[in-house]
Amino acid sequence: MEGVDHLAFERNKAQFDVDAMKIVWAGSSHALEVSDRMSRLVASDPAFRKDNRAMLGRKELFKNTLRKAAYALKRIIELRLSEEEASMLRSFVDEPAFTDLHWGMFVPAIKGQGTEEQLKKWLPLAQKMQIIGCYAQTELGHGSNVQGLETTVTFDPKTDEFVIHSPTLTSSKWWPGGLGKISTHAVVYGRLITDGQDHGVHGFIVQLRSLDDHLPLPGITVGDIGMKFGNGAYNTMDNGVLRFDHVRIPRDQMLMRVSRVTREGKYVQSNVPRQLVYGTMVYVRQTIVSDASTALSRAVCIATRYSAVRRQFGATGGNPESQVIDYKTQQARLFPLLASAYAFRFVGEWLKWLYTDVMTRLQANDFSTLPEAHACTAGLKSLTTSATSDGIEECRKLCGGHGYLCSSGLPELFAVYVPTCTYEGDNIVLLLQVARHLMKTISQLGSGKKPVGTVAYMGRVEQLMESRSDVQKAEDWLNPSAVLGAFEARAARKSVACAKNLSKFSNPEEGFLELSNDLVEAARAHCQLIVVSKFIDKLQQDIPGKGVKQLLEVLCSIYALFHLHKHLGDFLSTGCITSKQGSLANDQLRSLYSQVRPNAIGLVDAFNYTDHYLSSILGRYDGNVYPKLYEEAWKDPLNDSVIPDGFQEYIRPMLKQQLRNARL
Ligand SMILES: CCCCCCCCCCCCCC(=O)SCCNC(=O)CCNC(=O)[C@H](O)C(C)(C)COP(=O)(O)OP(=O)(O)OC[C@H]1O[C@@H](n2cnc3c(N)ncnc32)[C@H](O)[C@@H]1OP(=O)(O)O
Ligand SMILES: Cc1cc2nc3c(=O)[nH]c(=O)nc-3n(C[C@H](O)[C@H](O)[C@H](O)COP(=O)(O)OP(=O)(O)OC[C@H]3O[C@@H](n4cnc5c(N)ncnc54)[C@H](O)[C@@H]3O)c2cc1C
Repeated sequence: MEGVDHLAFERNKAQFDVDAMKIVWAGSSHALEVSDRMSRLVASDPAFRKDNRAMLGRKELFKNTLRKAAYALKRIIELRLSEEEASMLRSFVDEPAFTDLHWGMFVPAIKGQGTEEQLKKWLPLAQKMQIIGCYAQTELGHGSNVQGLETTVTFDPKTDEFVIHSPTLTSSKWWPGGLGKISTHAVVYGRLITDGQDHGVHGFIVQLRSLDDHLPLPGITVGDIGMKFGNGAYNTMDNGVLRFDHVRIPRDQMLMRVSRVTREGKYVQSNVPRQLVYGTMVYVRQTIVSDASTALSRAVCIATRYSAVRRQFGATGGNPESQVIDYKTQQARLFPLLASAYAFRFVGEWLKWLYTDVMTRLQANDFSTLPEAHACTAGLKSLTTSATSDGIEECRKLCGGHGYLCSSGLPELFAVYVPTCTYEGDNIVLLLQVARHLMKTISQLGSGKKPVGTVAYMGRVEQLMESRSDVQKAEDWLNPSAVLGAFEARAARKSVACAKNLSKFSNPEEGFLELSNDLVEAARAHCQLIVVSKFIDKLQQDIPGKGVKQLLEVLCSIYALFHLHKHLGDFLSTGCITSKQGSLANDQLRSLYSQVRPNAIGLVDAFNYTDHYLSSILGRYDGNVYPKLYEEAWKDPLNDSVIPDGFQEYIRPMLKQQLRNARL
C-alpha cells in the first residue's frame, strides 16, 4: 500500500517529543537544520543514486564514484555551500571516495604539521582541489609499527633536495586510500636521513602525478592494490601501492612544524613534542568515534523498524501474530545497541571538545594534555568501532533471513564499516597504548603527581580498592553514583592488578608483552568507564522537550547495566559488587527494556535519516517492507530474462544426459 504509514501505530505510542530528541542527536537546532537540508538535497537528486552499487563491476563502480565526487563539488560551488554544509553533503553521498582522504587526512596533515609558509602555499591549492592528496604512511611490511617504516628520505646538500627511495619490496607504500588512481600529491612518511644519520619518521609533501596528463612522475610506480571485502562496499576507494626510485623533492616540502632541516643539512627540533608527527591520526580517530554512532544508529534504525513490522508466532483469538520486537530476547539484543548509538554520540561530542581544547593549548605551547588526548582518541576509537562492527552484524541477525539480502542495506554497511577496526590503528594495538597510559599513571601516583582528566579517578585508588557497592534493590542501580562507583572500582582494580603483576618482572617490556591480554582488558574497562561517565555528564545538562531527558536516562542506564551484566565476571572477581547486586542489575535491565519498547520507533526516527541514506527496504520509514522486497527482487539482473545465460550451454546438455541415463 503506497503512501500508507505502516508504522504510524508505533509512532503514536511514543511518550516523548521526537523533534526535541532530533535536536539532541544532531547536537543543536542549527546542526539539525543543516543536516536535514543536506540529506534531503542528496536524497532528492538522482545523480546520487546508490541502490545499484552491489551490481556494478569494479571499473563501473569506481567511475561512478568519480562522477559523484565531481558532481558533488559542482553542486557545492553552484549552491555556494559553507564548509560545514559541504562536509555534510559529502557525508550524505555515503560512498567511500578519494575525497575522504583528501579532506580527512591530507588537508589535516598539512594543517597540523606544516609551517605558516607551507600552509599558505599548499592549503589554497588543496582547498580548491587544484591538487588532490592522500596520506601515504603504511607500507607492505609495516602498518602498526610506524617506527618500522622503511622508505628513506635522504637530504642532498648539493642540490638542496630530499631523495625519496623505496629500498625494499616491503617498503612499498600499501593501502593509502585515493593513492591508487586519483591523487596528484601525497603526504608521504619516511625515515629522514641527514649526513648519514637516521632521525626517524617524518612527513613530506610529494607530487606523484603530472597535473597535465595525470601520468606518474619519473621514478614513481603507482597503482591500485585490488578488490577488497564485499562487492560494492569499500571498492569505490582506490587504495594504492607506491614505490619511489630516488625521487627528488625540494627541501621545503618536508612538513617542518615539528622539526626541520636547514640549508646546510642540519636537523633542528622545534619546541613541540615529536609525537605531533602522529597528530593527523589523533584527529581522524576523534572523527571516527562520532562516525561510529552514525554507522551503529543506521543499523539499529533498520533493525528496529523491521522488528516492529515483522511478525512471527503467537496468533491467538483472531489477533495477529506477535511483532518480533515484543520478544524479550529481541529487546535484550536490540535495545543495548540503541543505547550504545546514543552513548557513542555523546562521547563523540565530548571527544571533539577535548580535541579542540588540546589544539587550542598546543597553539599556546601547552602540551600537557597531549598524552590524555592520545589515550582517549586511541581507546575510544577502538572501543566504539569494535562495538559498532559487532553491532551491525547483530542487527543483520536481528532481521532474520531478509537481513542477509543486500537490499536490507546491512551487508554493505558491515563491509564498508568493518575495516575501521583496523585502519587508523589496529584496535588491540590502540588498547595497548591506553594500557601504557594507565600503567604510567599508576606508577606516578606515589610521586605526588595528581592524575587529571579521564584518569582522575586513579587519584582515589586507595578508596576504590576498598569500596563496596551499597545497592540493595534493583532501582538503586538507576542512581548514577552507584553505576559510576562500580565502573570506577572495576577499572581501577583491573589496572592495579596489572601494575602489581608487572612489577614482578625485572624487564618491564617483557612483562608488558606477557601480560598484554590483562592489560587490554584493563584498558577496555577504563574506556567503558569513560563512555558511561560522559553519558552521565550529558544528563547533567539542561535538555528540553517532553520526556526527552527521562528517556535518555533510561538509555544511559541500559548502556551501563548491559555492560555490567555482560562483564559480570569482572565486577564479581574484582569484588566491587556481590552476585546478588549483579542479579539486581539484570532485573533492572528488564524493566528498562519495557520502558524503551513503546518509544523504540520514536528513538530511531530521532536520527532523522532519509530512506536514501538508510538505503534499506527493511528500514523504510513507512514500514512498507513486503511489497517493496517483492518488487526489488525482480530488478535483479538475473531476472532480466526467464532463462539465464549459460543455461543452454551447460545445464540443458546435463539435463539431456540425465534423461538418457534414466532411459538406459
Ligand atoms: C572530514 C572528516 C572525515 C574523516 C574521515 C577520514 C577518512 C577515513 C578513512 C581513514 C582511512 C584510514 C587511514 C589510515 O589508516 S592512516 C594510517 C594509520 N596508522 C596507524 O594508526 C598506525 C598505528 N600505530 C601508531 O599509531 C603508533 O605506531 C603506535 C602508537 C602504535 C606506537 O608508536 P611508537 O612505537 O612510536 O610509540 P611508543 O609506543 O613507543 O610511544 C612513544 C610515545 O609516543 C606517544 N604516542 C604514540 N602515538 C601518539 C599519538 N598519536 N599522539 C600523541 N602521542 C603519541 C606514546 O604515548 C609514547 O609516549 P610516552 O609514553 O613516551 O610519553
Ligand atoms: C580499508 C583500509 C584503508 C586504509 N587506509 C590507509 C591510508 O589511507 N593510509 C595509510 O597510511 N594506511 C592506511 N591503511 C592501513 C592501516 O592503517 C593499517 O592496516 C593499520 O594501521 C593496521 O596495521 P597493519 O596492517 O600493519 O596490521 P598489523 O600490525 O600487521 O596487525 C596484524 C595483527 O597483529 C596484531 N599486532 C600487531 N602489533 C601488535 C602488538 N604490538 N601487540 C599485540 N598484537 C599486535 C594486531 O592486533 C593484528 O591482529 C588502511 C587500511 C585499510 C584496511
